[in-house]
Amino acid sequence: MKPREKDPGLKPVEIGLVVRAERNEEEEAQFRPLEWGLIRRLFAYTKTQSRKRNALIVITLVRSIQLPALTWAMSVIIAGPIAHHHLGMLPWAVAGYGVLGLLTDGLFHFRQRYALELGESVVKTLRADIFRCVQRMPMSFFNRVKLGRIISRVTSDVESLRVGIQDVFFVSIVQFGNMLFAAVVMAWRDWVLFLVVVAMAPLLWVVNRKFRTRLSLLTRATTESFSRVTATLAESVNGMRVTQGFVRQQTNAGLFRNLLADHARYNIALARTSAILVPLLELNSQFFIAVMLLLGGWRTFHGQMEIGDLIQFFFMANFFFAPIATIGNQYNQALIAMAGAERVFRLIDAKPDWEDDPAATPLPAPAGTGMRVEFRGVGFGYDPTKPVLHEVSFTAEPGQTIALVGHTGSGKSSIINLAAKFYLPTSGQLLLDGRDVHSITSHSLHRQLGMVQQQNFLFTGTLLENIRVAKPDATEEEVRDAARQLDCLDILEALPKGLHTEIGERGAGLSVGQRQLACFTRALLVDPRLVILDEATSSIDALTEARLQKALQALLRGRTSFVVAHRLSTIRHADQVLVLDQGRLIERGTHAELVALRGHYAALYEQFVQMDDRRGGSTVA
Ligand SMILES: Nc1ncnc2c1ncn2[C@@H]1O[C@H](COP(=O)(O)OP(=O)(O)OP(=O)(O)O)[C@@H](O)[C@H]1O
Repeated sequence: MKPREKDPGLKPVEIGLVVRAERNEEEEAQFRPLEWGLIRRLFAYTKTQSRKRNALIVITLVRSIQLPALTWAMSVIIAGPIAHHHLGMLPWAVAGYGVLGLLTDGLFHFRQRYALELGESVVKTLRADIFRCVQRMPMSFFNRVKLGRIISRVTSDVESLRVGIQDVFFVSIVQFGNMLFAAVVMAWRDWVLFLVVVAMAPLLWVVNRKFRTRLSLLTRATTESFSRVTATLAESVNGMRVTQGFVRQQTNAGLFRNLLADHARYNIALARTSAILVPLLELNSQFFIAVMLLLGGWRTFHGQMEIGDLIQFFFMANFFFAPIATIGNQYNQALIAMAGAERVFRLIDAKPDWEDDPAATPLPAPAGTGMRVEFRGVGFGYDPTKPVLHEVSFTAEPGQTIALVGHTGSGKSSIINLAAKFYLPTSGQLLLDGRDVHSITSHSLHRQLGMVQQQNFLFTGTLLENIRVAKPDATEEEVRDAARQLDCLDILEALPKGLHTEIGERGAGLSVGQRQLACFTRALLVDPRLVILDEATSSIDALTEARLQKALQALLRGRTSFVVAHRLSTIRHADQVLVLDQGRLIERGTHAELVALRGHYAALYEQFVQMDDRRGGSTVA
């Protein structure tokens, strides 16, 4: 790779980021040798279409000899009835040729159609399999695997498999058939000249392979550099507020220019390589024709070959040489498909870091009761060698609200991640309603869980559809009822089309407060026994704030709840406040008890109050 053009607006660290991103992508092998196991597994995906697949194989075999047979028939007509002036024979011969042509093209239609349908069916199943596999992964998987990787499995890798299924196998059969037919006719007509042709073939193969490999590498680099351009564009538009707020326009424009320059460089290299290969292949065949003209002419002059045979020989030679380039290309595609298949199947076969214990049973959900949650000396690390929680012990009695307080990175989210069984403790014991978390099925627990995150995630769709995500079979009246219980129905109905208002990407079109209330309603709809809430830090106007607090109290009433609290009013209402510092539980009690203790929390509280006074609000973090 040539050294990157440096843009004056780009800091070294940013150039580094781009280069690192490229390296990561380049780590993925583009080619992989043909592997019988992978091929067999891939073809197993055509099982549901086995009749079509078998018909396709038969059609392909027939077609593989039809094309050279047509050309051979043409050369026979020229060398026979035409050369020997058999006028009576000519119309019959041409009619036969026409019927063969009709059959050939009729079969071509089915060969194309069936191959595309077969490829599409495999691609559809593979994509659905990948999605299913990704969905069953625990959260640790998503920390480790980049979104871009998952997307490229579903897009470019599966596409390379489509080419493998619908083209490589069938095109290669046709091409081999052409070669074989041509070889038989050529050897039959003049075996000496045929041996010369066979001796020239490897040269064509080597030239072709060398350039095809380079072309494939460049094509991939071009596609990847373009996806970097589109990804950066999308991110820049999404983050425009930050860009303008921090006056980063010039820096970002520089970064973008660099990505464009990269993409242009790969495109030009691709065009140059292609511009060498195509003329070179053409030159090769002209060179071969020259050699054959010379030798064929020599043999004809010396009476070792008929002129009619020489004509047939030339027609057939084309069917012998053309497949060499095509098969070379298909071979390349096959190696790319192998690399794609290996990655796709690796993802499909990936074992989750952990799964529910086979002996796990559902957690009963007695109506109208909160869940009892007990942490007994719990230790945890996202990476087991780097613990982020140490010996955490506390009990949340049914119906209690637990406020989690602490500096950033102190472990608040980690505690709620464990309580929701998104991760498992590394040591100690976590009990839900007195049962070890390992013995409970994740599904049954999640059904009893109402989650409201700080960055509330809303899907594109109507507000009603978004609220129903929690309970797809809920009627509109049930949704209204939930909103009514939170005393926020009027706010949601005041939207342009009420509950049927379309929500843009990530909840665009709703204010922060409206988004929160929609998420509270979504959580309440499942009548959860355990509520997990990461309170929003963004400040909202006092009136909405009051409505939110009221809705929150209604949501938490009678349920056990964990709140990563950022608002003083929430902490004051909590039954227990847990103060965390560097993954350790350092203080515990009610707000009043902790203030009286004059310890860590009291100091934090002093800061909150001062901040609150300055802000005139009740936000604490
Ligand atoms: N997905 C993750 N993978 C690896 N480490 C993580 C992950 N999430 C958090 N951590 C680390 O775990 C520690 C505790 O993080 P946690 O998110 O629990 O803190 P927090 O108190 O919720 O912080 P904040 O208030 O900023 O959200 C931090 O050191 C953090 O860097």
